[in-house]
Amino acid sequence: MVSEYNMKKIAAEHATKYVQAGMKIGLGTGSTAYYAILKIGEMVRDGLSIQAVATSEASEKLAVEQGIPLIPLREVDRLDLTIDGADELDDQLRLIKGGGGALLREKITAFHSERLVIVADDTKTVTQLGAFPLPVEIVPFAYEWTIQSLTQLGCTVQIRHKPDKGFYVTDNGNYIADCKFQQIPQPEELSSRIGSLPGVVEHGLFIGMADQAIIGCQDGTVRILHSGNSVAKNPFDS
Ligand SMILES: O=C(CO)[C@H](O)[C@H](O)COP(=O)(O)O
Repeated sequence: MVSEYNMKKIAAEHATKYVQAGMKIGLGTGSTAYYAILKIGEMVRDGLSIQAVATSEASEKLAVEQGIPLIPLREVDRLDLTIDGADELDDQLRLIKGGGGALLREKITAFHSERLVIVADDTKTVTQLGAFPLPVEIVPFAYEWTIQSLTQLGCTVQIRHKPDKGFYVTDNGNYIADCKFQQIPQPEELSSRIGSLPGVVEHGLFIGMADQAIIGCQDGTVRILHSGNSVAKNPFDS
């Protein structure tokens, strides 16, 4: 039995096998993506030539520390591969993301990537999304009204706070409303309803974006989920 952190590490390091010379890579955010960034840093120091874009200021700082060459967005047309974490995922690779507050940059980066590979430990896989509160990035202006609109969708909303009590502010200067639905039986419908609310910048439902998920399991192996529902049992299957 391996620890949750080792499950994350195993999954993240497996995903770095898809990184090839010359690629432009999106670097995700969070404690699982962290291990992918460390491994990519090691690969770069061993001579691999890649360029990267980070999905948060935290991941950018880590990438710089690791010696990973970062490219300005204006110089990138499309990314070859993004490796990122998730807070929940179902067997159709529908995701809840944003636990780390980086969902807006993560979604933009995923949208402009040829391939999005999700890395997660097995505790993140669910049969139905919703136990994890859905993070929604909202603008500070009239945020109380936006919270009211979100509440009308059937959830309880908590505005995210920093440990020292003030509001948590994203890298984009916005707030995060964590929306507890308990169950999200129709993520597609909820996605378009939340997306149409004024004051909402972006939400953490990622639907039809992930191509693959690498799941780190308790027995130290990985399980690979592909979009379209097929599951590769062989831990070394790509
Ligand atoms: O969406 C995210 C950050 O906005 C993260 O990918 C997500 O919260 C998972 O984080 P972790 O790997 O630490 O469990």
